[in-house]
Amino acid sequence: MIEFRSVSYAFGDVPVLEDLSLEIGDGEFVLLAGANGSGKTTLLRHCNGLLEPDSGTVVVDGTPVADNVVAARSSVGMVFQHPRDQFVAATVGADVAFGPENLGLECDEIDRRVENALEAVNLAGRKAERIDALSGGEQSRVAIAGALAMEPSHLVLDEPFTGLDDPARRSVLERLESLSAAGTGVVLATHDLRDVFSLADRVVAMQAGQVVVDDAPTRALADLESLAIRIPETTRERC
Ligand SMILES: Nc1ncnc2c1ncn2[C@@H]1O[C@H](COP(=O)(O)OP(=O)(O)OP(=O)(O)O)[C@@H](O)[C@H]1O
Repeated sequence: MIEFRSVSYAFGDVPVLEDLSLEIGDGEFVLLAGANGSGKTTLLRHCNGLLEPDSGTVVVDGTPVADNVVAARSSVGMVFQHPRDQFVAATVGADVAFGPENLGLECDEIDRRVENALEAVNLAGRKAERIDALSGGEQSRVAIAGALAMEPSHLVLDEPFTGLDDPARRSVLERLESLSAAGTGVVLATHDLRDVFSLADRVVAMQAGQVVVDDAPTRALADLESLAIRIPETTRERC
């Protein structure tokens, strides 16, 4: 479980998170919505100690992140919107294998994880390709594969679909859905609610650094509209 306990955070003297409390259970699929600047990225960066609260505590699987950042980083896989700076190896396969290798896993297990993760992002068979020769969308998919290959207990994704084509987006969503069904907590921040809305167990919406909606997707619809968060028509029909 990831718990935010009365977390406040300011950039300089600009408050961004204000006394925010939130719990994300194991296996829950949470859609994190909110207007630009509402604090989503800032919230997510607290999940593995990239940012530390000014007050309050973030707790991952029972341990405050501040007490054991290394444990939080192995429990919470993070995918950011612009992955270009996150790559540590030259080729697709080496980069995706890097995390599992650092866990000290057997070679067979590393290979299994790399194959699975690349398949989930529609990059099966492309291990040998150089990352710097890939398109932006393909690089995003490598970054997602890297997080999947760690098989963390929680996955936190911040606008991961930027630049992904529809088949790749669908494939990643399907993998997230099955991981969540198998017990991985998924927190997905996105403005593109297509399909995600109907997959999520819960919708959390932020406004000015606070959680203003926290409900099942069907019940959250009216509140989201009052925040001018646009729900695609096809999604509304399914709900
Ligand atoms: N490094 C920073 N330095 C100063 N202010 C920042 C910094 N990062 C974010 N902010 C400010 O914090 C507020 C929240 O930003 P944040 O990126 O968390 O919002 P968001 O909900 O993720 O937005 P978006 O939907 O545009 O990605 C914004 O007002 C932003 O300008």
